[in-house]
Amino acid sequence: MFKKVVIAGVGLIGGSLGLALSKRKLAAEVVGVDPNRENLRLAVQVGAVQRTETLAEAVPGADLLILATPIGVTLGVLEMAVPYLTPGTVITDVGSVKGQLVDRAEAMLPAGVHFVGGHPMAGREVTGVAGAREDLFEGASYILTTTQSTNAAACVRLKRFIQALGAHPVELGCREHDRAVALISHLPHLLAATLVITVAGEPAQELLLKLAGGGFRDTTRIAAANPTMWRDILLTNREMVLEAVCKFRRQLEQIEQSMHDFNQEELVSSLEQAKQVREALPENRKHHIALQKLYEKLGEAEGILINNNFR
Ligand SMILES: NC(=O)C1=CN([C@@H]2O[C@H](COP(=O)(O)OP(=O)(O)OC[C@H]3O[C@@H](n4cnc5c(N)ncnc54)[C@H](O)[C@@H]3O)[C@@H](O)[C@H]2O)C=CC1
Ligand SMILES: O=C(O)C(=O)Cc1ccc(O)cc1
Repeated sequence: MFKKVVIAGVGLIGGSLGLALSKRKLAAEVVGVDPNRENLRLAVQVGAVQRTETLAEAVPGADLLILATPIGVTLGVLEMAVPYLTPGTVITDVGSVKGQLVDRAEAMLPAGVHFVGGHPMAGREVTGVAGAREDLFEGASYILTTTQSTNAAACVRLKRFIQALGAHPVELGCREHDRAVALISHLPHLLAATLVITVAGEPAQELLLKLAGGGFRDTTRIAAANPTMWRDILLTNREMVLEAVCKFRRQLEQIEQSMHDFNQEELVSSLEQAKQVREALPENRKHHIALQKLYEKLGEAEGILINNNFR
């Protein structure tokens, strides 16, 4: 699919993309760029990249440049890459918030080089290439943030790449993206952290955590993720996240009121609505991929895939 892929930032996401590229034979060579020498050494050792270079050495002639850096440095890295870019390179990022990034990236590129923002909706609560997984993106949605200037051919190449990772490409505008992830990713992270802090504030914290079963674990897993990454995400998407927090607070107040009023009907109605929506979530997306393959084999793919919203 690609001759040369350069990954700037070979951490959890960059490393997982590198492993997937290598294991699925999607690139003849994958080159890693990262200021963290230990990360680079490990990245080569686990096979996430074949070799490491400086940005200036790696960028010329790349088919694909993936910026998998912390969101605060992504534009700076791209700016440093600009003098070395050659026509034909497609650039994408993996950042959790887009904001002005895509417009600014598009504005700084030379002719023949195209940027399409990307965001895999998959991750882990660990940091660094040590946690990288080749199958991390399997079954996940992978957002491409398109603008009026998005190059159609670059977008098609990235969609094919995403499909080859076993993920589902979804096109969204940048603002649409930031609003959506505020609700389904950033708000849940804030709530998981708040839930843990609420319990940690109790005098019997140790006992409470010992007693905590699956419910507490399931709802708080993501609270163990990298705090500085999440600080950057929450503050970069501040406006949308604060809107989501406001919505959540109103919803919580409504449930609180039903309890104050001993309003059984209203309480059940809220819980019933939540149950129905939660049950409609695909439980195991890998299971859906297996089903998709089966349907394809049966030659019934079109109808069933459309009915199941795989498109
Ligand atoms: N962790 C997760 O679950 C997910 C993270 N993301 C996004 O992926 C991006 C990376 O996150 P992770 O892989 O989790 O972080 P990470 O900390 O595991 O990896 C980031 C890597 O970037 C490197 N780096 C820092 N400055 C650099 C520079 N100037 N040039 C090149 N490399 C540099 C670091 O040394 C590190 O190896 C973030 O923008 C985040 O928003 C997206 C989806 C999921
Ligand atoms: O750990 C998980 O399950 C996640 O969902 C992680 C995650 C973190 C940040 C993103 O922008 C997307 C996904």
